[in-house]
Amino acid sequence: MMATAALYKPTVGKSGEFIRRSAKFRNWVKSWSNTSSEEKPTYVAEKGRYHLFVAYACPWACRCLAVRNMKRLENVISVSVVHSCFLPTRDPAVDPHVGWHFRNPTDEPVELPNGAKVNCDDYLTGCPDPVTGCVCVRDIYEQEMDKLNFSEEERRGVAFSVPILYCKKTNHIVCNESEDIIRILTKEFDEFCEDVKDEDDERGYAMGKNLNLFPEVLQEEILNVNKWIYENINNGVYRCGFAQSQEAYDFAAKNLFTHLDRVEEILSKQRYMVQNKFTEADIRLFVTLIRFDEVYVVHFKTSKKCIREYPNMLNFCRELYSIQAIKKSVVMQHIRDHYYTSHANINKFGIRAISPGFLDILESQPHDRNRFQ
Ligand SMILES: N[C@@H](CCC(=O)N[C@@H](CS)C(=O)NCC(=O)O)C(=O)O
Repeated sequence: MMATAALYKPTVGKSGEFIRRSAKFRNWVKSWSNTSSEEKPTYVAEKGRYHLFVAYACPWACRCLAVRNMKRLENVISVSVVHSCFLPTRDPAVDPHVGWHFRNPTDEPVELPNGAKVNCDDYLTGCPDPVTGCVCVRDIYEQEMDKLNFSEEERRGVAFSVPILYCKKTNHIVCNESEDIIRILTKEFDEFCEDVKDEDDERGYAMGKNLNLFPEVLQEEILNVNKWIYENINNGVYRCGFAQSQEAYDFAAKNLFTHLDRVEEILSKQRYMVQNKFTEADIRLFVTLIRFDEVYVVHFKTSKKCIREYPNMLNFCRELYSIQAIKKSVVMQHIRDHYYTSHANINKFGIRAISPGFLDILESQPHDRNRFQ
């Protein structure tokens, strides 16, 4: 086993509470049709110009993938997929950072500093990354910060996170905030959405340019739902898992389950999180629920209840997972491998807990959400 000082280190506040660092690159891509004649946007929507860097493990990246697939932008926005595990990005004796790396599908299994081994597979898009030539995501950020002459101070605040929306024409990071990326994909690429029909369309789901995940009339309600779902559920599970004091954990866990009960109540009365209309709020909730029973319950100690014990959330997951465009964004092997092996701060030996087979549970029977219109 390799001796190393490299370790995932979440940012925590004074009371031991987990703090997610805010995204530093927040440029927008604009469609010509949404641009007035005086505007000269730096980034204009074009087919083949933009690229996403994602990890299938990461809920924030997967919400972008789900939207890209539903909007039929698979041939418009290309993707690089990283290996599921965090590895040292520099010589651990000098710099202890661990983060996302690129690998080839046929590479030997990755061996982590703690001895855990994790396979490479066909989801991986190669190393060095064909778009940037980088071997790890950190290098994409370092290149960008060099180009923009970031000061030492500015560099310190930057998390080397996925997703990243990248411009292949200018070789710049456009945006590393998934909240913005899903709206960009929803709103600005309609003229490029492919007009392909598949099982999802046949079953009555709007796809491609017919799908508006952030309709104007519902925006206020969507933003309101997003806010409490983010604080208490999406980020809430991390606040449980990375808490460094009993008080911080207790607070996060209590809030998490109060708000899961609130979701269950809403979904007992309507099909989706905002009325009976499928919106971005549903995708944002789904990416956390799908990871919950397989990972968060054990790894993040969100152990009061599983999603499979809540009939409405379970069937909500069944429905979303039955949509092929969303299903393609779920790779459970990457999810399980990532969380259990990448956070040696909370799971020293990288032991992957036995799976409850959540995806099989989802597919074992049809959803009952048609009871709402
Ligand atoms: N604000 C970001 C958060 C993304 C994020 O935290 N991604 C995690 C993976 S789940 C990451 O890449 N973390 C690497 C790190 O912080 O070093 C978004 O929603 O796009």
